[in-house]
Amino acid sequence: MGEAAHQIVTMEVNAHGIAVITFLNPPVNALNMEALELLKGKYNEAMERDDVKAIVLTGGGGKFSSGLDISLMQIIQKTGDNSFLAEICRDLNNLVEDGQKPSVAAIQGYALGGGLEFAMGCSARVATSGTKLGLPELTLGVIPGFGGTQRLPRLVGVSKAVEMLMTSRSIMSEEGKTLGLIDAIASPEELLETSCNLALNIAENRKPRLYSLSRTDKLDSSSKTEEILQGFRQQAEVTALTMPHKLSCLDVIQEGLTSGGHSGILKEGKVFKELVLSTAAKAYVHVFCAQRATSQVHGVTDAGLKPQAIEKVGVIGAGLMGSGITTSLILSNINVILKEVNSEYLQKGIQKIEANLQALVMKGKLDENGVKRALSNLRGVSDYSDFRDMDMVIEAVIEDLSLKQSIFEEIEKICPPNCILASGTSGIDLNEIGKRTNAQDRIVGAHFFSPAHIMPLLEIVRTEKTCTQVLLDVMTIGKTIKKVPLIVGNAPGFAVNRTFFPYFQGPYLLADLGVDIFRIDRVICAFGLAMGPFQLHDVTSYNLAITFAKEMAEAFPGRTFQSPLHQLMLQHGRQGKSNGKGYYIFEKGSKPKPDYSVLPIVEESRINKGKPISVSDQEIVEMIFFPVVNEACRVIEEGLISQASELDVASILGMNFPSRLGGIMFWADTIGAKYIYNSLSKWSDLYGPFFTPSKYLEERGMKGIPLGAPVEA
Ligand SMILES: C[C@H](O)CC(=O)SCCNC(=O)CCNC(=O)[C@H](O)C(C)(C)COP(=O)(O)OP(=O)(O)OC[C@H]1O[C@@H](n2cnc3c(N)ncnc32)[C@H](O)[C@@H]1OP(=O)(O)O
Repeated sequence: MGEAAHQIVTMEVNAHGIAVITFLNPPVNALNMEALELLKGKYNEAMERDDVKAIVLTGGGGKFSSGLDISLMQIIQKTGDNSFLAEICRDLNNLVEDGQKPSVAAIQGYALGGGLEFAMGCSARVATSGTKLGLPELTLGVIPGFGGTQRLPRLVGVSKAVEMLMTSRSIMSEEGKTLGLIDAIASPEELLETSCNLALNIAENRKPRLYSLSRTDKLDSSSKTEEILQGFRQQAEVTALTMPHKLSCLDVIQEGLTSGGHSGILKEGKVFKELVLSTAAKAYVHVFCAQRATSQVHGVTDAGLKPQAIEKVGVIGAGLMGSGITTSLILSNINVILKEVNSEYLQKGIQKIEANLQALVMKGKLDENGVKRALSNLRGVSDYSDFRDMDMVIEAVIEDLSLKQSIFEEIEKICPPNCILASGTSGIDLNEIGKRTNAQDRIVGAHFFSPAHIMPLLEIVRTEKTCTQVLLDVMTIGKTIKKVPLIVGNAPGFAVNRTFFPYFQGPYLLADLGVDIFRIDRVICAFGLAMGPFQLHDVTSYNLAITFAKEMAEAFPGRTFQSPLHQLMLQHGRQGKSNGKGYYIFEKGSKPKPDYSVLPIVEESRINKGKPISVSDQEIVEMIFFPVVNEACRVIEEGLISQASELDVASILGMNFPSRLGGIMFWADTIGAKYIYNSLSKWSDLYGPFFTPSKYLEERGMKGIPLGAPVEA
């Protein structure tokens, strides 16, 4: 063991014989193999030492633990071997719960997943107020694997435990105290002292030593338990197709409740082992790791630069995007000067921001104090005089090149010479936007997805001239406002809209071939997207869709499909949700319903007047998403992103592609490049160049190289 390894877990024995074992693995005290081995080593030492009566287990750096290091799960998935993990976890749990000396967990910040599971193995738990406690394993496609399915029901009762497990929602320590998960709340200063006193009282029999796995005081009668589990089972069956592991989790809980905790632990281990190797878990873990990887950008985060403080941001334009971007910024305590052309537009923008904040209050994500705090960071203006000391400006006006050019020309003169000049454009060439300035090195794209205060993706667009410091600073502010920043190249549609433009055309091509539009939407929803493409266009804007289709057709003339349908809809007085008339009927208080009176317009729009083609639901999915995979291949080949997994993250966060499928490229690799290539070739012959496979896809398909493998391969 190296020197650094020793620093992860430390042990200090106090004058009363309490060994405080502190575990430190920044940033979140995740449990990797080394940490688990070291914990086991310290525990064994504490058990053997005569001067130790009891143990207090705690985390360093103000937090307990975020649970198992998720990258360890990826290693297990690659090797297929999880025996080493099962072994160490069994040994540690035995030491913590059944060792000859009692343990108390001293919890601060959060105890999640495996972290909470070890805490639950202790005889008692002390936490600081506001500490987060939860078992979020189901979001990773697995169930808890360190005894959580067995101990949580015994500590908080079956109903609450199953609710926490099924929803993956955490609770705060205050609620944990009421439920019995936490024995005492202490201030951060007194956490260790309170925990040590409790441990001593248990060791000296002034308090009973409790063994979580054998406790029954919180359990209901077997008939009541059965009733509770049955209720959750019915709910889980509804999502069984996408979340089958919910049912597995209920089986494991039931095993422990009917045959005893130890039997439940054995079943938990077996099911965890199977699930961790499932395609869904591989997908979820891939997404987690891919998202983590976006924070390391070669040439930017490793360039030896330090992020500069961005405290004041000017936002130009208070429309839908500008107000959403401003909402995100002020919620993260960044001062914003919001500029509009006149006070009427400005007031409208501020009202939108207030409405955005109130919507968060309605959802329970913000309180009125939070609203006040956020609004205190905002000031509206109708000229640039207050832009003289901005750290960053984000232009968010309509997609009009000459307007943007004149704005950049003007702000270059007013803002300080190191101010970042960002455009929120969703596709206009940034070199053109900055053409009339001498500040090309400070010009960058900050493409937010609508609604900007909710969608977590931020596409940061670099030109050949954008300097590294600017990229690092925009990445940093992106993280501050809780976005996942992705650095991409400056090309039509950038990386995300470019990859997904076929998604906005394929469904229309299918409609043109006679496939029912409502069936297409139903199939896409069943595949896992929140809404189908036609409903999506109802709630966004036909005009935006028409402009975007035109831009893509100009940039990639050989492979786009431009449907006249949106234009026809507008001609028939249908503008989608905005005027209540689209493909769907929008009525307050009820779900949108298909408006079958639109079908003659769809028929009128068909260029191909032939007999409707016959396709299966699977073919609909493939004919819509394979062209997206195809375009993604071109984006990778052209170097607009640095690795395929970035498009997985982008597809999930920017386009709502189902995360259980791991993102667009991960999903494609589960199908196989060769199959996708062959299908596209066939459709290209039948239905035209929209489907023509790219060279990159062909090559990978023929050579059997996964689409997600690095380009060098
Ligand atoms: C066998 C067991 O039952 C199985 C398990 O325990 S599975 C693990 C279950 N635990 C989880 O799912 C926890 C996931 N993490 C979180 O919810 C949040 O990260 C947190 C609440 C712990 C901290 O949030 P916050 O302070 O905002 O920090 P956040 O930015 O999210 O995380 C910091 C870094 O730690 C990483 N991280 C967080 N949890 C991690 C984990 N369990 N393993 C590995 N890395 C983790 C994040 O990806 C991020 O990486 P980056 O800096 O490279 O982008």
